Amino acid sequence: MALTAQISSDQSKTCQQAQSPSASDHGRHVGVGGQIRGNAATADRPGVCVCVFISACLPVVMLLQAPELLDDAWALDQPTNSLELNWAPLALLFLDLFVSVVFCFVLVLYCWVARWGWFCGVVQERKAEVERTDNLRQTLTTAELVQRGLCLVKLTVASSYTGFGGKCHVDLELVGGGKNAADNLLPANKFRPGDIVTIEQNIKGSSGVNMSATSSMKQASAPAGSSDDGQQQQQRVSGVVYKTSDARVTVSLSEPLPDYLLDCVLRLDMGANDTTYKRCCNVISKLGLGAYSSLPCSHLVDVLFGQSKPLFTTEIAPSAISWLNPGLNDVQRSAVSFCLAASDVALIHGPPGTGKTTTIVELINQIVMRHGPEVKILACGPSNVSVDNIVERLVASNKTSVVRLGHPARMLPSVLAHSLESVMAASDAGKLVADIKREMDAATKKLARPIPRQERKELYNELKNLRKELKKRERDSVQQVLQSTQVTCCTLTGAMSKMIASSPINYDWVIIDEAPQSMEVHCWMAILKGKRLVLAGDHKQLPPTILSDAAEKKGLSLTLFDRLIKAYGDQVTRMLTVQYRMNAKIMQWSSNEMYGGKLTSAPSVQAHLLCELPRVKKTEETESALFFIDTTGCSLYETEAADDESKSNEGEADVVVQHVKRLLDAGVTERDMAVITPYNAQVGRLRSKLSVQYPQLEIGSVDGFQGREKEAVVISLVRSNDKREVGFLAEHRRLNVAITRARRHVCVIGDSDTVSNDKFLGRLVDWLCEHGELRSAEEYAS
Ligand SMILES: Nc1ncnc2c1ncn2[C@@H]1O[C@H](COP(=O)(O)OP(=O)(O)OP(=O)(O)O)[C@@H](O)[C@H]1O
Repeated sequence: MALTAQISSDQSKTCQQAQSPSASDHGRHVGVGGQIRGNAATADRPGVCVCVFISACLPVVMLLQAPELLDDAWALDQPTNSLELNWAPLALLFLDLFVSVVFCFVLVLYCWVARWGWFCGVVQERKAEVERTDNLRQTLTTAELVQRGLCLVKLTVASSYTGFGGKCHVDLELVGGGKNAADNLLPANKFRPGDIVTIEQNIKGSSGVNMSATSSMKQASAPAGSSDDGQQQQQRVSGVVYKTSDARVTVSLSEPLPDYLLDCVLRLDMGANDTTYKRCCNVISKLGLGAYSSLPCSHLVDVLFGQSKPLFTTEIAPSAISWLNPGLNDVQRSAVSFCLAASDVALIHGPPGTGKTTTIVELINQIVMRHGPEVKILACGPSNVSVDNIVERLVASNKTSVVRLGHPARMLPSVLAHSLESVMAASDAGKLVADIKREMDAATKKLARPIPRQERKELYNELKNLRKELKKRERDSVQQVLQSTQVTCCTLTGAMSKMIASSPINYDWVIIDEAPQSMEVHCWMAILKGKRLVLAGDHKQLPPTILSDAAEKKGLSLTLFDRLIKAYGDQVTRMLTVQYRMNAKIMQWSSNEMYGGKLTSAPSVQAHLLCELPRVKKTEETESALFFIDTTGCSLYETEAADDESKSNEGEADVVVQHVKRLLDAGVTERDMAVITPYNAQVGRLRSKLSVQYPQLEIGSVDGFQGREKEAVVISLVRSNDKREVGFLAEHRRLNVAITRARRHVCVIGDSDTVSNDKFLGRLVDWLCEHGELRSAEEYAS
């Protein structure tokens, strides 16, 4: 998955999501997915229910006839007074039994088929992902992979030591670097902490093509020190990037690097991650087989599948609650008290900047305050960043104990102190674990030296035993930490990790932030561990990325959040309506088009402008919140990249540069500004024009910028053609995300004639012209 995310900007055939730098730094949530189809079908189609009912009843009726048929099978022959076997009823009985078995089988199959849509989606998505990864490896040479930053060659192991979980950390550096620091620098690359990678021998002249085609992925547990050279050369070890610097990449491995690789010249490649796929299959099979029926989540599952109604206890009036964050507004308070009253599920719909996370944090603190130290809460999000965001705020509120699960390489530095690794290290059990690690390091060091065969064998055995002991002690102390902590935070897929999945602990509440950006199947990984569920997010922003067109066409981008809103609406939802980000002029278009005009602006942001920032001069740009630069009639036409379908617009990019320069001249800083566009090809064009001169200016795709904000945002729409085609610009949620990233100033640059062909875009243009400053690109460029 890591590679998929990395290559999306290189190879996307349309303008798929490019990862923002921070997103790529801290893991991704792209991947497999699906949706409930069968369950919806059960609820939607009475015919299907009738079939299931008949399938269930028929075998019972047939079996009831069995005694009668058995009686008929034996008839008393009067003259001889002997029992005669009557074949006809017996054959009928066997037929009955056969039919019963067949129907039972059909019933079991039906239960599986009920989740068939999900399963198909997961498989198709995985296929699409593997195809992308393989395509790249099969079509590019090693040199090209290196050039794209997806491969590093001529590496050697500088050191290796034991990290958390007995993981072996290896530091990789360039072979025989020079005395000058510059000679040791790695070439520019895209390896980031958390990426799945593979290490293998760097065979001269090998390309990604040959290696991937011939070698099967083998784990580091392959016999170390094997004497079969041919076998060794094909071995590839997979691991996770732990940290990176200009001269070094540290990779975390489950097992020590095989002996022969320690002395080899190595290469490092981006690898595909199948953990999420396996976890998806696991959760689907649990749902399909009803393996949750004895768990506390069983009623919740029924509610989410539409088989029971969601229940609520009497809501406590917000005025009767003692608020831990006294700054909460009325709608946030009402949302918290509504969630507290939910017996099964509640949704918090939070449009941009309305304080979803602030509300979630208050909810968690209220639950802990009400239910005491024994309460268990599982707080999750689709990405590492979304989880870290919750952890940071929970820790700042200082009302509850928090532990963050996951690979430390994928966490923000600010939450590392609350990672499981750190919490354990501070405990007594952690000190014992540290002793074992020290012994393991000593043994590993000895192994690195040339020693007699017998001694080597003994050391391997010792290491094996130490690792076993370490794992046992770590497992026990992990459970102790989870047991004694009130709030456990992890990504959705992390909730299916062994640590949680195999733990006897069940959670009183599962809280999922950014739920509309999460695949439904991912949400289930956390839900099966809980009793009550709170989902927060905004379904009017972009849904999770689905790579497979086939899977998407089947509706697999439908999320649990969307589905519950459609099924239960206001019955289970509270909407936050006061936003703390945008100038009211920026907000109003989005509010009218996407949120039924319900949004209002907090007084602190209602009229804020760029010119009110320190050291920013008053200019026509900095004094207006809305700016539209129209390229109609300026012959600034879009072009299509030769190797993919992504679009770009050279002339429009020049206008963007002009506008950015004017804002910078007025004193707006690079850091306070972002340039975004829906098309990856245009991202590339804009970067080539701006990034060297303004390295701190963020330039990215709209999709990659979701969840972020800047004081000023410049949007390049790109589309300008005689046919007036707008393509995927017409996706309302994409435009909503683009406009609502801006706090004080948004400038839209585009061809009003082309884009107005779409009614939604036309209304945006009208809004900008009516409420903002309108300029012609011609006049602007001059
Ligand atoms: N009641 C409030 N009073 C003042 N400021 C608030 C309040 N609620 C939220 N904010 C501020 O609004 C900003 C956005 O809050 P938060 O991050 O919780 O919102 P969000 O909905 O999760 O954001 P996003 O739209 O980026 O997902 C933060 O700076 C937060 O401090």
